Amino acid sequence: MTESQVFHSGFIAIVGRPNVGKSTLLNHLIGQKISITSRKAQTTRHRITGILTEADTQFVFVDTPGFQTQHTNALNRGMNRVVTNSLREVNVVLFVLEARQFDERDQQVMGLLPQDRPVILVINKADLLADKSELLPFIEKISALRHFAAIVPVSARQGKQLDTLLEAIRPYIPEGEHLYAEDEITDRNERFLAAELLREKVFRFTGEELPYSVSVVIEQFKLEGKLRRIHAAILVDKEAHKAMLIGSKGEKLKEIATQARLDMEKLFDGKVFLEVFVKVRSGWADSAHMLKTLGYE
Ligand SMILES: Nc1nc2c(ncn2[C@@H]2O[C@H](COP(=O)(O)OP(=O)(O)OP(=O)(O)O)[C@@H](O)[C@H]2O)c(=O)[nH]1
Repeated sequence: MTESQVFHSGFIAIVGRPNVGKSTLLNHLIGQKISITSRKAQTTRHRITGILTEADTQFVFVDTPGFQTQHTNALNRGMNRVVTNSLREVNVVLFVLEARQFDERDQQVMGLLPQDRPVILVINKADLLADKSELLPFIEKISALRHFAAIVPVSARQGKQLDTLLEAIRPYIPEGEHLYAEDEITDRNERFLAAELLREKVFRFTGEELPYSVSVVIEQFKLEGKLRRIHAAILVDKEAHKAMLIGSKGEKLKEIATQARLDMEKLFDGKVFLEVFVKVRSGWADSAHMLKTLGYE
């Protein structure tokens, strides 16, 4: 790499109703190249689900909280604001549909798409069509509903047209240093992912009641055979926030911890023993040790 080389890196959200093939798409896009490392201070609040680094471009795929259409009753105004905020940090949104399918859940997700971000329509499961020309009326129908920066039919499962999709994304990835190194997943990275998963659940289960100053610290991360033993602390500023997180009879914290643990087990593909504490911090920002633990060294 020469000094004059120009780097690009950016965040991409993949959204769509359940079962359209988002996970399959992500897995095939990043292939074996997943590489997640310690974060830098400017990192997003999103859960990073995969990173693809190709020559001078780094594609960072993120999960976007709030697009769970199965929890429609929670989609009130506050929820919509969370969604909008969460999309503020991404450069491109991939809106995934299933070929020839467009139901009210798809419509609902579509209604949450940002107007001020390029949205690429990804029509997945194209392999299910015997005749590809069947796509044309479908594309016509959907593109009449809003503007798309590009429309790309793919088969995530068969890995078809994914290069075309990356080419469609590329123009929207801004110039900038790579945010992550190109190394493999390590324990340290799993620590980071564990913290992100827990933090995501804190926000999901407390909505906007809790201020964004809440942070999560992984105090212990031990690998015992296939078991990961994790002690995490949720740091809050006030006693009132602590009570809010713990909930009546500890129910809320229990739910947060259970959901986080299930996500961790899925991601790490192994059993997780998770203990979560809520702590009221005091003067933590002055503590060099704490800053280091948070990854801001
Ligand atoms: N035929 C076909 N099936 C696909 C394709 N992509 C995904 N699928 C299947 O569709 C189903 C759902 O795929 P997922 O990747 O789990 O979908 P998702 O959108 O991540 O689902 P949620 O996690 O529920 O939001 C799985 O059975 C996949 O194998 C494709 O390109 N073609």
